[in-house]
Amino acid sequence: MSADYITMTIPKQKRIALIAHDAKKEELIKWCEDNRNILSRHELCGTGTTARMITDRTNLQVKGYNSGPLGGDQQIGAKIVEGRIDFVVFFSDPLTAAPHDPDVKALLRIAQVYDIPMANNKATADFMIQSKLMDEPYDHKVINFQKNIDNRANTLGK
Ligand SMILES: O=C(CO)COP(=O)(O)O
Repeated sequence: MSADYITMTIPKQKRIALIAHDAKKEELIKWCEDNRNILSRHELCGTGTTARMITDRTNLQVKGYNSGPLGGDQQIGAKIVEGRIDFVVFFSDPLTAAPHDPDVKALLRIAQVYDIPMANNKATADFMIQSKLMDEPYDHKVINFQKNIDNRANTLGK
């Protein structure tokens, strides 16, 4: 019988998503500048406006998806599901209501489901980026989605 969890590997060169709400964009740009040496060793992407501003201001290459309110958080969530993003730094704004709050919550949830390291503020991002694991592959256990489907189809189909 197959296992409930499978081992996935976050590679040594990580695919990092960078996201900031408007009130936090300056803080994230400064953080990227302060950590440019480390970040430049990894593959970077982000929601549209955040990605563009980081590239403009730091010269780091950041692939941009759609803007957050237009589905960018969901695109990043989908890439996590597909195993194509494995590290997230999201400086979210806890003091401003956003129209796409459900998308933000969905991204948080899917990062939890897939056991993806995710920093929601600068202190967490500092601890994560300084971790020795940034320079190593990291094995972690993720739900065996094939077995999950098999179980559900068998149970619900009865
Ligand atoms: O709203 C965002 C994340 O929820 C960020 O989107 P932008 O990077 O396009 O501003």
